[in-house]
Amino acid sequence: MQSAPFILPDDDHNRTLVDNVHPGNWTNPAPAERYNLVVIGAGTAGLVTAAGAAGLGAKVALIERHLLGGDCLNYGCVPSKGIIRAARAIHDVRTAHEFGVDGGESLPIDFTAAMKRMRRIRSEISPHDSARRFRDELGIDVFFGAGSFTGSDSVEVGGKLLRFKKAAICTGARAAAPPIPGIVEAGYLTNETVFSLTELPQRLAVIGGGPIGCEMAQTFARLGSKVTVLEYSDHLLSREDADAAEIVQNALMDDGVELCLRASILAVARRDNDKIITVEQDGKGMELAFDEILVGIGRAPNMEGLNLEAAGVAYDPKVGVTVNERLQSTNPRIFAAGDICFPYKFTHSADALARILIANALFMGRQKTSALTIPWCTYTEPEIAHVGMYEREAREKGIEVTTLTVPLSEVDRALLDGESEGFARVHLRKGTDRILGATIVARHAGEMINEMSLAMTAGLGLSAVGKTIHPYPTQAEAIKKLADAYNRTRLTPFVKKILSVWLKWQRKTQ
Ligand SMILES: Cc1cc2nc3c(=O)[nH]c(=O)nc-3n(C[C@H](O)[C@H](O)[C@H](O)COP(=O)(O)OP(=O)(O)OC[C@H]3O[C@@H](n4cnc5c(N)ncnc54)[C@H](O)[C@@H]3O)c2cc1C
Ligand SMILES: NC(=O)c1ccc[n+]([C@@H]2O[C@H](COP(=O)([O-])OP(=O)(O)OC[C@H]3O[C@@H](n4cnc5c(N)ncnc54)[C@H](O)[C@@H]3O)[C@@H](O)[C@H]2O)c1
Repeated sequence: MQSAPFILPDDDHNRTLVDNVHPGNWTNPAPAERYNLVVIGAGTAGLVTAAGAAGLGAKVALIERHLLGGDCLNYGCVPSKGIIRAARAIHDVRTAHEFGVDGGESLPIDFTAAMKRMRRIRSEISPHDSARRFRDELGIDVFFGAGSFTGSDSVEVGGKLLRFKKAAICTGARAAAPPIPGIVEAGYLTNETVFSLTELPQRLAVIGGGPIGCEMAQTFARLGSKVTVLEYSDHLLSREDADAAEIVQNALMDDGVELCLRASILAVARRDNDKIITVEQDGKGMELAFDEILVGIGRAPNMEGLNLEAAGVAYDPKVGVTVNERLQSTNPRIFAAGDICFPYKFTHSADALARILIANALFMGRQKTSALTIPWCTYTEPEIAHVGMYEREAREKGIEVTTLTVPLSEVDRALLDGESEGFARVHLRKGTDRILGATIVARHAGEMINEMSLAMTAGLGLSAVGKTIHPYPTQAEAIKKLADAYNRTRLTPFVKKILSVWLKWQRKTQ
């Protein structure tokens, strides 16, 4: 029997969570003689792989060293979106005077209550990922402990040897350690510790202006922290469409977030209760004092202890397990899915890869990751959602594009909602209605992008979107307006002239 880990704060909600995703009284089962599939790591990729394979009749073992649910449930999507919601509520109250509600600006914020709500909902979601559900409802052998390969067809966990026909490495990734002198000694938060806070840091430094940095910087600023983002590129969300990133950057500044761009962090030191960051910006050095530092500078693959050499699985220490398009590693019996092997590190891509893995590993499938259309969304306010190619990518590939943009200020519902800062943008293969990519910046861009993803996945052109009736007034009309804009591009002077001639003739006929 194993002792359960605990998540701080050690309250009822976190105890319920842990009781589901790593129960203290758990006894690992006696291993089967041989498994169709041994899955190492029980985040989204591992859980979906294990559940899907077992549902199709496979004998499956699932190994997890910490908490079932992985980053998404415990330290990622779920807790972050929980507190983003609280921050949004506060922002709405603070800005409600525009709608005739006075006094919201001075209402107090209860950070402790906001965090507790997040912990409650996380614990309520956790039964879905529970060890008992996977064992009792899905018939999976769940082993707690670190999995380690002992050969090309066997894994060891907690002193037990598991033999397999196929294995899936789904061990995910964790916050990359910042190569900054003194930061370890001074102490810093990552996504594994920030959601355990029970007191609001008055001054918060966020190192890294990617999705984690931006979502958390805006959230903590709205919750009442004085936030500074230190980012070494010259703007936030540098992978996104530059116009989209600029809108979000301005929104963060409106929320009071200070930006230190082109920042080269030289050192961190502790001085009394302060954490001092020494930073150089445009050749000028300065010292900034904070109560806490949150780091979100990318991810590092979880490979330590897996003993991949023993299994003949090649890897790159920075990138993760090496797989081909069919998710097969250099050992044909061993596959991988999720953050451990894929550049698009999202819960929904981990889920999609798990489905490919099951088909290819167990049923001789030939599915390829390159066939996937993967959207994503950063849940700032406004949100940035994207699918397919960016314009620069298309041009780099030598594809000629037509880019169409509809600002939300031209969409009635966005104006009525007071949410007109944003746009819908589509990139078409020049001379056609074929959608190469799309970016949406809107309060609910993550919901709106699905229409574009569906069109791309189903091979529908923008004209099909244009023929689809969108309810009025909705913000998704921005997408319909993109199609209208495309139709207007087809109205060349020649076509227009023919139509005019026809209509003129019509006026003369009975
Ligand atoms: C703050 C934050 C917010 C995020 N928000 C979103 C979002 O809104 N939307 C979205 O789509 N994505 C989001 N993500 C990304 C998403 O969480 C990940 O892409 C997803 O969790 C990847 O799933 P995975 O199964 O590959 O890996 P993980 O979730 O990391 O799971 C891997 C599991 O393997 C276990 N493990 C590792 N090594 C071993 C071993 N040797 N033996 C046994 N077990 C092992 C780990 O303990 C872990 O439980 C967010 C991430 C973070 C950090
Ligand atoms: N909404 C979502 O889907 C969501 C939310 C959060 C995280 N995620 C996933 O988690 C991944 C990791 O997110 P992330 O934000 O940690 O990584 P990231 O790689 O996306 O962004 C990191 C940022 O940190 C900057 N940076 C790196 N080193 C730095 C340094 N020393 N000083 C200053 N700046 C530095 C980079 O320029 C970059 O802008 C994302 O790529 C995404 O896949 C997704």
